[in-house]
This record gives sequence, C-alpha cells and structure tokens, in this order.
Amino acid sequence: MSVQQSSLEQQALSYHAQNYQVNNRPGKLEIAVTKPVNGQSDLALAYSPGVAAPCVEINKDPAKAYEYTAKGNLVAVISNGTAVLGLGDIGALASKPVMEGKAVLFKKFAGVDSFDIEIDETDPDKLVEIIAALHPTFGGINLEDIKAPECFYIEKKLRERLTIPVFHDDQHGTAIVVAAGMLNALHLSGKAIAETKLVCSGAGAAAIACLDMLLDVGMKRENIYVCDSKGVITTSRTDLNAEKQAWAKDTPAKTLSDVIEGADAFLGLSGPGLVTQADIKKMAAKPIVFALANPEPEIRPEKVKEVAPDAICATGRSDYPNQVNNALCFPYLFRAALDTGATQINQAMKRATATALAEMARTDGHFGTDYILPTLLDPRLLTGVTTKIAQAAIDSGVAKRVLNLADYQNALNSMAL
Ligand SMILES: NC(=O)C1=CN([C@@H]2O[C@H](COP(=O)(O)OP(=O)(O)OC[C@H]3O[C@@H](n4cnc5c(N)ncnc54)[C@H](OP(=O)(O)O)[C@@H]3O)[C@@H](O)[C@H]2O)C=CC1
Ligand SMILES: CC(=O)C(=O)O
Ligand SMILES: [Mg+2]
Repeated sequence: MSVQQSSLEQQALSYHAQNYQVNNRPGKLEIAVTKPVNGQSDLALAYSPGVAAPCVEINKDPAKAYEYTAKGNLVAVISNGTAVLGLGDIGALASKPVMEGKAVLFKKFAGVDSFDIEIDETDPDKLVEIIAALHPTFGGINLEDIKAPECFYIEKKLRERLTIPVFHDDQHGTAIVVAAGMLNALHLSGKAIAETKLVCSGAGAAAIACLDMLLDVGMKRENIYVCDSKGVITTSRTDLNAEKQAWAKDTPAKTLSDVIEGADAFLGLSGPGLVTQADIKKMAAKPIVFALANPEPEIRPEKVKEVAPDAICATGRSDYPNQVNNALCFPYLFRAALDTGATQINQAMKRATATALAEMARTDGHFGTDYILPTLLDPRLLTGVTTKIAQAAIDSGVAKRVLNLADYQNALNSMAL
C-alpha cells in the first residue's frame, strides 16, 4: 500500500467515525422530523389519537399512503453484501458503509430519502420474499451490490411482483453512465460505434447490463469480447450461465491479453489490477480505457497514459477525471420515478438518462478527453437530467402522474438540497 493510499484510508476511517468535525455520531446520515412536534396538541396529531385517521384512510385506499406518509419519497437501498464494490462477498454488515453512502447521495443530489437495509441472506428466493415483504414501506427499491447471476433472478422476480420501481443499480445505473461516457469518448476519438472493438473484463451484474446497453446504443455483438475470472468467454466453455452464454465467441483465444490486440475500447467491471501496460500497448491508437472496478480499477489512468498518452481514461473514483459511476444517475432516476409515480424504471427512461448525461457534457465548454461526463457535483444534473427522465416516463406510459414539465423543472430548480 502506498503512503498516499494509506493516508486516504486513514482519512476515510476518520470521516466515518464519531467526532468527525461537528457531527458527533458514527456513520453518514440521520433521520429528520418534518412536522412540528412542539406540544400536546401536535403530539395528539402526530401520534395518538390523531395518527389513527390516516391509518383508516390508507386502509380504505392504499394509494393514500402517498398522501399521508413518507412512502412517496422513500427508497430502500438493499444489499446482501455479496458483491460489495470490487471487495467481493464481504457480507451484509460490512456492506453498510456503501449502502449508507448510496443513501447520502440520494438525499444530497436529489432530495430522495432512503433507508439502507443490509439483509443477511444469500438464498435468492428467500431474499425475494424478504424484500417483497418489506416493500409497503417504500416508493422504490434500489438493489445494490448483490452478485451475479443471482441478482438477475432476484430483480426479475421482484419486478414481476411489485408495482413500485425495482432497480438494480449495479446493472442499470452503471449501464446508463457507461453508455453515456462511451458515446462521448468515441465521439472524441473519432471512432464509429458500430465498428468499435470492445474488450470487457468481468461478466457479472455490471458488465452484462453495460454490454446490453452498449448494444442498445449501436455497438455490435460480434465486436465485443468478454472475459470472466476463468478467461475469455468462448463457445467451447461448459461452465457458462445463460447471461454469459449470450457473449460466447467461437475463438481459440483464452486470455484477455489474447483478445485485446487492436481493441478500440476496454471496459473493466471486474477487479483490481487485472490489466497490464503490455495489454494497453496492444490496443488501437487513441484507446478508450474505462477501468471501473471500485475502489481500485483494473489499471490506473497514469499507468495507461505512460504507454498510451492519447488514451481516454475513466475510473469509478472521485479522485481522477472522468468518473464513470452509477451515482451520476440513480438519484435522478428515482427522483423522476417517484415524482411521476412510475411503476417501473424502463428502457425509455434509461435511454433518456444516458442521452441527457452525454449531451450535458458536450454542451458546457469543458468537453474533452478529461471531461467526457459531468462531475457528480454538477448542479445542472438535478433539473437537466431528472426532467428528461420524467418526460420519458410519461411518454412511455409508466407514469401514474402526468406532470406539467415546465412546472416540474421550476420545482426542481427551487429544491434546496
Ligand atoms: N463504476 C461503477 O459505477 C461501478 C463499478 N462496479 C465495479 O465492477 C466490479 C464488479 O461488480 P459487479 O458486477 O457488481 O460484481 P459481480 O460479482 O456480479 O461480478 C464480478 C465479475 O468480475 C469477474 N472477475 C473476477 N475476477 C476476475 C478476473 N481475474 N478476471 C476477469 N474477471 C474477473 C467475475 O468473474 P466470474 O463470473 O468468473 O466470477 C464476475 O464476472 C466491482 O469492482 C465494482 O466495484 C460495479 C458497479 C458500478
Ligand atoms: C459504484 C458501485 O455501485 C460499485 O462499485 O459497486
Ligand atoms: Mg454497487
């Protein structure tokens, strides 16, 4: 571990611990009360006897829960800790800092309240039952860091059962941001997406969804090579799940180093340090290197630039330019979904998000190889991206509330976050 790394880790531990600056509690968030509770008369409304009145109304009409409770602005961030960042299966409890972090971003960037829920269960069917049983509390479910292939089944079953949005962030959030970043990187490097050769390291939750989304925006399956922990995904392998089989290539190649020759783009959604400078040297001119494993990418940008100075590099981290991270979209997707009463987050909403993010970076004067996407702290994101998602929800027929988009834009502009 370098001195710099160890110092970052010490700072991070101190940041999360008690006594960090003014907040005297461990962790990163707390719950706030939103109504006056100043005297006996307020108590009689907030609690007994007054609280019975909204209960009775909700019992008569469940939709009233959105009028009388926090449900309509409340998202569950749910993990079982089986694929936590690139740390792997570290269990439910150890995933809590990440889930609290996601809750912080929901609130900070889009005013969405969330509870982080870490569930000590790995059986997919049991997890589905637990989450389905919890769902009345929430307006949406954000699944996080649940490993593949179980995550595909869990999300599908929950989407079939529930009428609130269920969204596996590592799949779809990542896919949206990768698509937006890749479109802009290809634009800068002058490469045509239909002819782009891509090599992907990882064939899990994030990678499979990203590859599907890249097809959706114009990449060709025949130009994409995928590797997992056993090497290249080929038709001769007998150990592939259904999601991997869709990417199997009829090739004698065995390793990432075998297939990266001449590749225009690399997408890493696997683990730390899995790509070498020798691999990068084999890539085409102006290579695009999205090394997105967190916290440690497949290869660091400075290592890429040493051997390919014209490369466009991205990581999932906040301490390098070009942060390609699902945090750039999940707060706004849920903001729009909750506000429109969307029953799901569909492909139209995902496409609208990717397009809005890509356009936002292209049109603000900074666009370039070190600025392919807006940064996470860009104040334009809330209004600019959320309005486009809300419009897509309405146009594609999943919204229960049809908003006046000009009014909605103004309301987002005036949100104090
Ligand atoms: N920047 C961002 O926004 C995001 C980044 N990520 C990062 O992507 C990574 C994967 O996350 P996720 O998809 O959720 O996890 P999964 O557990 O679902 O998938 C991990 C994948 O990595 C593969 N893998 C592990 N070791 C190697 C190796 N040596 N060579 C090639 N592939 C390997 C696994 O292979 P196998 O199938 O054989 O087990 C598996 O396909 C993590 O580092 C995570 O932090 C994830 C989401 C968002
Ligand atoms: C960013 C994220 O969700 C991950 O690395 O898992
Ligand atoms: Mg994640």
